Amino acid sequence: MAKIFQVSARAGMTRVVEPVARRLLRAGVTPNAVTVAGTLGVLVGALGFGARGHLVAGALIVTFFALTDLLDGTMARMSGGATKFGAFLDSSMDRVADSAVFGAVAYWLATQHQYSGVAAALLCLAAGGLVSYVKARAEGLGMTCNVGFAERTERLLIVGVGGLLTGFNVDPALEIALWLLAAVSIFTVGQRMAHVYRQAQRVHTPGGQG
Ligand SMILES: CCCCCCCC/C=C\CCCCCCCC(=O)OC[C@H](COP(=O)(O)OP(=O)(O)OC[C@H]1O[C@@H](n2ccc(N)nc2=O)[C@H](O)[C@@H]1O)OC(=O)CCCCCCC/C=C\CCCCCCCC
Ligand SMILES: O=P([O-])([O-])O[C@@H]1[C@@H](O)[C@H](O)[C@@H](O)[C@H](O)[C@@H]1O
Ligand SMILES: [Mg+2]
Ligand SMILES: [Mg+2]
Repeated sequence: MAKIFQVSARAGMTRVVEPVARRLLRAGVTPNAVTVAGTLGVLVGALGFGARGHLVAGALIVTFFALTDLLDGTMARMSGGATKFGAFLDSSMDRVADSAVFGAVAYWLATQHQYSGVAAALLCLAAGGLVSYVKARAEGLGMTCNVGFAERTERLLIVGVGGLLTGFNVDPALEIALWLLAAVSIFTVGQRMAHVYRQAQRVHTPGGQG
């Protein structure tokens, strides 16, 4: 389900992203510069606005800069300049951005003495990081792990809608979104670990490639 969303969303965004990518390349901007600048923009939105309770502004700013995560790869592919370091930087900066978002949400909820929400935000931070780590570790061992419901886009969307609604005074929305996200993130970790386990079994069973 998540993949279908991502593919259709990416396709829909392409018409917007490609002209921007082309202009930036012409201006001499590199994909790596966009990766870093986009992350800095997310930090400003999350830490400068979200953490201070400006959830609508924070969510919109984070959304705008998080979408540059589509732009950097598009620029790399367009220029024929996709690099290993770029892939490494892209994924690493995603962890920085996600940590800022959930850290900001946890901080703001703590200032509101909503400690149940703080617990949920910290669970999202840990489980979301584990979703990505499991994939990266599997790939480092030569396996694949392109599975799971709550990938990064879905995680940002869930916290984003929750943050937006609470920003418009639908008070319980953010905490509900965080507990829902914590649950689906943990489920996704299980999906990915099961996928890697099955792959490893195939490799080590008679007739496997191992
Ligand atoms: C703190 C305030 C409280 C609330 C905070 C809320 C924040 C969030 C709010 C909403 C989030 C919605 C935005 C979602 C953004 C999604 C971004 C994302 O996840 O992108 C994932 C992919 C891109 O993945 P990837 O980076 O892997 O692909 P690339 O194309 O970049 O390719 C990587 C390869 O490219 C090469 N490379 C890359 C970089 C580089 N420097 N060098 C390189 O060589 C290399 O080979 C790499 O391997 O995107 C997708 O797949 C799916 C697109 C999803 C589109 C989003 C749809 C939603 C749009 C609008 C959101 C409105 C939500 C409204 C509610 C939210 C509040 C406003
Ligand atoms: O969806 P997810 O696996 O948690 O996280 C993803 C990483 O695994 C991937 O390396 C990166 O390129 C994506 O942008 C996203 O950050
Ligand atoms: Mg990217
Ligand atoms: Mg990325």
